[in-house]
Amino acid sequence: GSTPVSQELCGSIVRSHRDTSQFRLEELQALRWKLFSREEIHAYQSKSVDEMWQHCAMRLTEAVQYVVEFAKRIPGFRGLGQNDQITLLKTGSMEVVLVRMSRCFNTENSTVFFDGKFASTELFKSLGCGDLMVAVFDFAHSMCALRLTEQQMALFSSLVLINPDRPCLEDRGRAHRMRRDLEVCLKHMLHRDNQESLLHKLYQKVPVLRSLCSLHVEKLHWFSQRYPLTVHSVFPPLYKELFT
Ligand SMILES: CCS(=O)(=O)c1ccc(CC(=O)Nc2nc(-c3ccccc3)c(C(=O)c3ccccc3CC(C)C)s2)cc1
Repeated sequence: GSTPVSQELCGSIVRSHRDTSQFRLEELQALRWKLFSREEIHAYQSKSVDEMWQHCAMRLTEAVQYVVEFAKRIPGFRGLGQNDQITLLKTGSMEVVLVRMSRCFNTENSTVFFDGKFASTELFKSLGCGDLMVAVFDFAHSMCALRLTEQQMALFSSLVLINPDRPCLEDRGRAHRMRRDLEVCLKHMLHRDNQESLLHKLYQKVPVLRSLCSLHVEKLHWFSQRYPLTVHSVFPPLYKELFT
């Protein structure tokens, strides 16, 4: 059996994920075949670049807010200094959103849940960042292929967030100890699920997440050069705080 620490820790991470997941899996499954009509897709594609970016930034910020809530409920996260909490969220919240997004992805028709229905990459055409869309969809496909349970996703999300290698952490040692306890939990869970091979596959996703996030920041930089006023005046403050 594992030490009581990890059983308790594992349970609280799973509960935190469930309580902060924005949409339950059952809700997303029920909506899986609710697709945008040709007219609705056309309406999105006729939006201006800055209008569509602003729309996505608001949606994404909502998703990030739930991840911030998830982080705050990870035992030990609140024990970190304010600066370290901000540092981990600044670099890790988008990564966790991307991991979570695989729950709302339908691999059969390559669509993602957006604005209440399922959309393919063509809907996002006016964003002007086709390569980011392809990369996000490819990543979602590869995550779906792992068929993670919600419990496994909860533990993986906490490991993505509590990353002691993030730059300018003040108490790196504390983050290391937290990560070690989380790894014990994940290993126990995968052993229990008889899926030890998943551990290696999950760790292989970490560099992919990092490249996806830098691509997102790169595109945001490109966008903010062209539409400085939009970013400055109408983008959500949290989005600017985390990604600019
Ligand atoms: C995440 C928790 S959940 O309960 O599963 C959930 C909860 C809520 C939703 C609804 C939702 O907000 N969907 C969004 N989809 C996309 C998207 C867009 C392009 C391709 C793929 C998904 C959003 C984005 O804005 C996004 C996301 C990742 C990278 C890049 C972007 C666009 C950039 C320009 C900001 S927001 C979906 C799922």
